[in-house]
Amino acid sequence: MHNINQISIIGLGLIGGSLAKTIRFRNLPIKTFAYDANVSTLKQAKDEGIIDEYTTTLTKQFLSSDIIFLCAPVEYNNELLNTIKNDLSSNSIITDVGSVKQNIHETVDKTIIEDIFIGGHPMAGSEKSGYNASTHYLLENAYYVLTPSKKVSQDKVTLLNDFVKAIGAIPILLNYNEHDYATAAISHVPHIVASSLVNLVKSSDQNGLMKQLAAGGFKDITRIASASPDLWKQISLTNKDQILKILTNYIQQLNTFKDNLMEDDADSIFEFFNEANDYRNSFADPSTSIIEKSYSIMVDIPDELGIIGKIATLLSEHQISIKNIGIVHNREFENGVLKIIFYNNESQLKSIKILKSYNYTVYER
Ligand SMILES: NC(=O)c1ccc[n+]([C@@H]2O[C@H](COP(=O)([O-])OP(=O)(O)OC[C@H]3O[C@@H](n4cnc5c(N)ncnc54)[C@H](O)[C@@H]3O)[C@@H](O)[C@H]2O)c1
Ligand SMILES: O=C(O)C(=O)C[C@]1(C(=O)O)C=C[C@@H](O)C=C1
Repeated sequence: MHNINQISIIGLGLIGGSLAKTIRFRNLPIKTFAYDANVSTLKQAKDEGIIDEYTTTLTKQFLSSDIIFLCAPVEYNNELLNTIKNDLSSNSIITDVGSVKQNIHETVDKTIIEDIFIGGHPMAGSEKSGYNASTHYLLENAYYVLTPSKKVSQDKVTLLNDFVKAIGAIPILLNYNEHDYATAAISHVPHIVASSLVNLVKSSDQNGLMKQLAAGGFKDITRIASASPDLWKQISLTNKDQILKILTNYIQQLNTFKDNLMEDDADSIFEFFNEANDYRNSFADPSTSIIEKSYSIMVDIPDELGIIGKIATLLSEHQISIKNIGIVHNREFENGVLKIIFYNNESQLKSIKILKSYNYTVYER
């Protein structure tokens, strides 16, 4: 990419690793350097050809890259920034991928790095952590928030904006307070709610029956309760003020529902669900939004060792690239099916034909 020859990633976990894998997968002509507290992760990424070089100390050369990405949990990013801020060059851009922006902007404000700092936050992720959970498609089509410091030049903002586009994400410029309030509502409080539901069931489940019966609804709404406790402790504490506003509002809503239920107020209860139904259904429809439609199929698979590999090999022999593949268990498919996501409609249709010709049962999605 024009003007970006080298980047440095500090923290090669889920997000840092996905950034590096995306650069490789898209063949961007950029050298990727990485630093992580975990040296075996660095060695693995180098052996896999995902990064060009790694370092176990934050050297001047490592810190002279065109863009330096802080990709550790939010409080560590802050500490790391304090450690390196005097060694950064005015030619670089320093950015982060943290879920909260106020804390890091406060560290940056009124220091020399205000001229080179642009906050960042890709709106994509997973309940899994670490380099092994990272993928080359995690950031694809995701909104990627940028929160430039007041003093950073327009050229630098344009450069980072272009980089975000080059990795297949969608840049969106925001002020950091706006960002923190919005993410408190759509990400941070939902993580608190998911974990509180799981803790609620744990403390109410006398004989393990609830755990046994838990089906799609409970599993859908609580997937994110499996996320890293250390990361979410740090996010909660650094975005305390915004989370408290949203949480207070949420508790009021629950109390209103409780009152309506106690009073058998059927109209209000209906309206509660109806309003949520309407608003939830108005969220981006994958077929009309700029977020690309996902081309997926479901395949009934026999319970045999190596079946996923067998199907993946069959498709790759026909030059079909798979975006994602995994087993799905739900009530619709009692025995579990293989869900395969493709990059385009052509691959989806071609796969259906091939798999059917090998007598697999295929459901289009
Ligand atoms: N998990 C998500 O869904 C998600 C989504 C968007 C943004 N984020 C943000 O991205 C950042 C990273 O999250 P993640 O999910 O990739 O975490 P992660 O745990 O998967 O990765 C963090 C990496 O940083 C390394 N690390 C931690 N402290 C370090 C230090 N002091 N020095 C060097 N390396 C260190 C760890 O060894 C690990 O490899 C966080 O700030 C988070 O808020 C996370
Ligand atoms: O999909 C998930 O598992 C996520 O939790 C991703 C998610 C979120 O949507 O809350 C988590 C944290 C981020 O900072 C951004 C995205």
